[in-house]
Amino acid sequence: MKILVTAATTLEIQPFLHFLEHNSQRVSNHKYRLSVCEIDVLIAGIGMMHTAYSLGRYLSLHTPHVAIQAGIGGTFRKDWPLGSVVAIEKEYLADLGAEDNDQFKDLFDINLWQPDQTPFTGISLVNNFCAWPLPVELPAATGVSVNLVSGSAPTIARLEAKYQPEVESMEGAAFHYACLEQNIPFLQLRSLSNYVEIRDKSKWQIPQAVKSLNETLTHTVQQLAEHYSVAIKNF
Ligand SMILES: O=C(O)c1cccc(C(=O)CC[C@H]2O[C@@H](n3cnc4c(=O)[nH]cnc43)[C@H](O)[C@@H]2O)c1
Repeated sequence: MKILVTAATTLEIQPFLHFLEHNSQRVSNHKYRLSVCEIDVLIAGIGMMHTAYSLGRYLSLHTPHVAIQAGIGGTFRKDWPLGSVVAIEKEYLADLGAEDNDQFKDLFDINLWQPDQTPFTGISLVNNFCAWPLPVELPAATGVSVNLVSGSAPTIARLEAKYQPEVESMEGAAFHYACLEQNIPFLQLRSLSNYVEIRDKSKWQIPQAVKSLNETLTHTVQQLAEHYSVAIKNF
């Protein structure tokens, strides 16, 4: 069984790579065997352009049974503790569109895209987790993907009013789009490294977010390996 694990940067999944180095067989660069699973690791780069290109190139050559994107992200929810990990249920492309004086209009608003066009559900890229082989026990969250990390009150207010987001990243939508188009069951794990607020990098808690992200990622991959191993034995 083939599992793809992708992240924007090596830093975000370094502890998971350490786990693989010590608990699985290394098949080649970025490819590991854990029980009955072959795990490919793809460091796709920061942002939607890099993610789309890397994933598109990878998926033109490989068809994983499941794909996981693991990364840190900002949260709009001040009541959610930093370091907690969520599964993103739906993604909006939140800064692709046109400015109309002081208004932002996305590509649906200006009729360049149509709601429900493949692979959108309405205007978002939805993961209903239906094809995911295991129960998803994490809180589900709504994500926005942006090219510009939000750091001003007007931008944050605009995003909240338009999309009611809980988490912001720079890659999630590209991952959802590629997996939906290729019909690959997927899971986007985001660990909350910062609140989406007027920029103050000193408040970001990246080490704590990376730690919890990797605990969840490692646990998820171990569960998948166990699940597939039992399924194959019973086949
Ligand atoms: O500006 C800096 O000095 C700086 C240094 C390191 C990292 C950054 C980032 O903005 C990280 C972008 C990276 O992490 C994800 N991420 C984390 N928090 C957010 C957020 O609030 N909004 C959007 N993306 C976020 C993102 O997916 C990137 O992969 C800056």
